[in-house]
Amino acid sequence: MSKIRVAVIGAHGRMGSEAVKAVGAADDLELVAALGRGDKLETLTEAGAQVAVELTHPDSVMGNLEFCVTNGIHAVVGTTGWTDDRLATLKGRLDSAPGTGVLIAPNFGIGAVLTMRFAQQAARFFESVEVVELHHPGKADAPSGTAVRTAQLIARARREAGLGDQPDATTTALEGARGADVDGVPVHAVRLRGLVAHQEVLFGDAGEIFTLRHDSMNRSSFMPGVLLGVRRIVSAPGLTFGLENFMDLD
Ligand SMILES: NC(=O)C1=CN([C@@H]2O[C@H](COP(=O)(O)OP(=O)(O)OC[C@H]3O[C@@H](n4cnc5c(N)ncnc54)[C@H](OP(=O)(O)O)[C@@H]3O)[C@@H](O)[C@H]2O)C=CC1
Ligand SMILES: O=C(O)C1=N[C@H](C(=O)O)C[C@H](O)C1
Repeated sequence: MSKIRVAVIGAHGRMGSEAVKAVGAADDLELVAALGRGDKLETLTEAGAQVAVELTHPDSVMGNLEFCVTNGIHAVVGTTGWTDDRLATLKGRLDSAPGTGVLIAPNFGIGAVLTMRFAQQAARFFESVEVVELHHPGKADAPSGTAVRTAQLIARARREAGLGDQPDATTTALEGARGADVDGVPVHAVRLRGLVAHQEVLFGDAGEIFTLRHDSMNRSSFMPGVLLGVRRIVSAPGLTFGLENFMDLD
């Protein structure tokens, strides 16, 4: 069987350099291009890339995806900073490029995806919930894409269960003390030297606390998810949001 021809955009970064190694080591994939900042996107078409792994920066990702979609190159995207507007723009582009697929994965870590799923399941059983994400200080954005997605999934589950706002008697506070409000769920971002990528979801009710925690100890932990995305996106046209869609969880 022929190998899938893969390019990495953001190849010299923390994630991109791991992805270059992981793709290079996979028997069924061939690394055909590794682009850093300033490299021409035309390299992707010249190299015959079928899938681009996009691991750059929220300011760069839309331009890179525009090129990929225009040229029928599937994309597996780890870059964060997704808003409803950005997603709508991308969906619109994909509508006019039938056959091309884009996976956006807020987190490629298998345990992180499971944390989101379990948080969604737990949400309706607890009155209170808060999300704490903890990352290395070189991270460009806050809160993390994973934390935003986790909070959105929790908020949706609470709404579907008919739960109202969670109790919070705070009347005065220093701005920011209660974190960011994502769909009614407080999200707190810690940046600390020594950390990689971590998240806790704290649920509380009368007399009990339920905590979900996930730790990525290094960036190779994300690579099985990246490779899964590459293998599956070639037969998944349109926009897929979340690696769970390729994990056969149900
Ligand atoms: N989904 C997931 O599981 C994960 C997602 N991420 C996300 O991935 C993204 C990258 O993270 P990380 O690797 O830590 O960041 P880094 O800053 O280490 O790497 C990003 C790299 O992309 C380069 N770059 C920026 N713009 C372009 C461009 N237009 N073309 C080519 N290269 C470009 C940067 O170059 P320069 O240094 O010159 O700016 C840098 O080398 C972030 O959004 C992060 O949140 C991270 C970990 C896991
Ligand atoms: O920048 C990072 O490091 C990470 N970014 C992603 C996010 O914002 O959720 C995934 C993971 O948390 C690591």
